[in-house]
Amino acid sequence: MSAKHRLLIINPGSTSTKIAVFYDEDIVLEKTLRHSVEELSKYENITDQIAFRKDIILKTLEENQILLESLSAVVGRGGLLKPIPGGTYKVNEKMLEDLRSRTYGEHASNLGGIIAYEIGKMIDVEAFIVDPVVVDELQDIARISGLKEIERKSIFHALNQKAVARRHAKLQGKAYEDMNLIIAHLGGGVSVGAHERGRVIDVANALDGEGPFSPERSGGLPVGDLIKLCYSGKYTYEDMRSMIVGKGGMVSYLNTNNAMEVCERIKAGDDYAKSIYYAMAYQIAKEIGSCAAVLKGKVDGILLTGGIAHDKMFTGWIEERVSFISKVFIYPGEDELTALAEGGLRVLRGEEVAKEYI
Ligand SMILES: Nc1ncnc2c1ncn2[C@@H]1O[C@H](COP(=O)(O)OP(=O)(O)O)[C@@H](O)[C@H]1O
Ligand SMILES: CCCC(=O)OP(=O)(O)O
Repeated sequence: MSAKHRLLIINPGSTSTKIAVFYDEDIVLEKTLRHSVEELSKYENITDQIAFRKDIILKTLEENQILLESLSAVVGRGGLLKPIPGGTYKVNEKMLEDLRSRTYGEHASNLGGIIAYEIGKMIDVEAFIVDPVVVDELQDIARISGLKEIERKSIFHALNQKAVARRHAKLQGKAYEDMNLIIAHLGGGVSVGAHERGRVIDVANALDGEGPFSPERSGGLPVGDLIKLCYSGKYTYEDMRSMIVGKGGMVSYLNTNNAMEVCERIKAGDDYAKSIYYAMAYQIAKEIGSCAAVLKGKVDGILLTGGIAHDKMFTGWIEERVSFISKVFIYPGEDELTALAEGGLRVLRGEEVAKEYI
């Protein structure tokens, strides 16, 4: 196939590594490589997973007869950096330093920039990230936490929420910038964003103990009890962090981050699994309600997306609690691979200048 630009796209999530190869706009390879809790628990830090995830990407390309040398650029999902505006960024030394040193925290998406850079370097092509998880469009009032020492931060599935919002707006024959939407991304992490005319003016930090619990995160917890656990002498700082992200949520109650497995257990009559899974839907619905208040009730649609949005029982549980606010639309899975490819193509075609991370 003749194509002007050939892109390798890398999207590391908390429970999977998704990759794709695009020849211009056409996707010629798409794979979701899932990682179990046991597989990932071997690694103390997320950056320790670089070689493991890079090797399976290279092996997958080889198995599918994609020659590395044929690629024009590598695009990775952007991770925890300083708060920045959306867009496509070149992976530079400063970005690599912040990702590798975990200055702004740890999340699987940090690996996107690092692995894209390392593979790009093997064949001497550029690496980019697009709309990282730290895209910050919060309105000022949303930054106030309730304690002077702590400021709320915008950390969420920015790439997919924005991509799904644009797709939905187009289907409705409107511009994203003319709509108010509530978008819940239901993945390994869960984020619920209040989108006001193209800006995410409030969102529960999906990575730091805010909002609903998720397959592998605790979400917001009763802080008094949390402080007691911290000072109980039983846990290290790292233990406590991993209870919030990695070993919280479904993993804590059911020892799995896999919602499909939970569905199987429920079908087999496991009522305890059902009560936890139902509680997750309940908390997500509650968060959607709070976003409706942020938008003063002017909501043009509630969009459910991410892996768990494939599960009709789960989305039905949410819908029965929030449909009084606005119509619910389901976009199962995510558009992140396409959104990353589009961000890379805009730069390669000279339609946009890659931003420099400083
Ligand atoms: N058909 C499905 N039914 C229920 N859950 C699903 C389905 N497909 C994926 N999931 C669940 O979605 C979650 C992962 O979502 P995904 O958006 O791929 O997350 P991430 O990128 O955070 O790893 C996992 O718990 C997975 O089991
Ligand atoms: C850091 C917010 C994005 C996020 O939680 O992604 P995953 O669900 O892929 O872990």
